[in-house]
Amino acid sequence: MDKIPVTVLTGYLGAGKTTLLNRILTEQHGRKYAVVVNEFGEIGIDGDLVVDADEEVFTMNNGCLCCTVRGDLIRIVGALLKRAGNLDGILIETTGLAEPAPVAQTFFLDRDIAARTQLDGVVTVADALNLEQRLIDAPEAAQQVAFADIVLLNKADLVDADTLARVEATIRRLNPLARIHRTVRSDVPLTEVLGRGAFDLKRALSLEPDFLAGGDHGHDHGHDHHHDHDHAHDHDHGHDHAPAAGVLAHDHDLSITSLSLATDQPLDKTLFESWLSMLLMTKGQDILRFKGILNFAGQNRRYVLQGVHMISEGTLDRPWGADEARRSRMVMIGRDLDPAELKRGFDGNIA
Ligand SMILES: Nc1nc2c(ncn2[C@@H]2O[C@H](COP(=O)(O)OP(=O)(O)OP(=O)(O)O)[C@@H](O)[C@H]2O)c(=O)[nH]1
Repeated sequence: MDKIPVTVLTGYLGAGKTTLLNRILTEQHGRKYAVVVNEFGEIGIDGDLVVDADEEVFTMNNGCLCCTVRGDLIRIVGALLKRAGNLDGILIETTGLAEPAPVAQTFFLDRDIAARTQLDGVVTVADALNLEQRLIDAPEAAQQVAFADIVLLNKADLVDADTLARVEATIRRLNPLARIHRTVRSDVPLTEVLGRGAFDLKRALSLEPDFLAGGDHGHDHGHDHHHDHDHAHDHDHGHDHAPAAGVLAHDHDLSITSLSLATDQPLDKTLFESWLSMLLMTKGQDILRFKGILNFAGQNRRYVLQGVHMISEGTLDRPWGADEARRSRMVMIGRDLDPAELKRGFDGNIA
């Protein structure tokens, strides 16, 4: 039996991982990929933002980082392999705050999984506009670049040629061997990222001498996290107006937290947009990432909002389903976010 190739897709928050994944899921390549998406924040928004394709999307709703990811991952990949019939590959999008090594390790350390799969490559998407700053304030960003077999130097449209060359040189210093592709909206021939047999165990061992040793991976705080097969609609952390906040990572003195906001009442688009632009103007440096699916008054379609720091993008999405709760949900990840103030601001936009 041929081993199923596994691609680990990593890169810091907002770099362009989902954009690449959506390309893979929509391009007519005639292959069947299983996709494992790591959840963003507490309410399941990522599963909702990955386009519907024939492929199944497994959403892992994990609170903390690597160990949990690995606990869930073994379960999910195990389940995929049981039903796998004719899978051409498994793609795993890690959270932007995770180090890729523990995810990659899973495919060597778990005996059943190792027998049926083969790590094809670690693909890291780097944000040309923000990578330099991330390398200063976020150690995971450097690890993601160092561990890559293939790097997409993405968002090339947002920087000038000199900056792009400088960022590329920085990536080269961190990782002399990876193939680097400059991209806009993660546009790269899929043959450059999938099925390349790019993963290099020797190099992984030189970066992480314990790579095959197992270390502390035995413990699993993942058992109480559930995953579901039909997107994330039931990841409902209840209470309409209670913003859920959780600490995701500590980096020096900066604590990165995630926060979710939700309401069942329609929002006023004009109010919302001026609140958001004021917020990004004043706090954009600290807001690493935000995503939302919004119900605007008088609008029959879902409004999808997302952004990185000061840059935000909104698009009208599909119409709300007849049976679908028209609920606005928003998740933010940032430093020192004030949940009470953000909730007040968000609720202030109710029509
Ligand atoms: N201008 C520009 N925007 C981009 C590019 N690639 C992605 N984006 C936008 O950047 C934002 C983040 O892209 P995603 O693909 O969701 O990033 P991600 O890495 O999956 O984000 P997380 O999963 O939250 O870490 C979205 O608003 C994209 O539309 C690019 O090359 N140029």
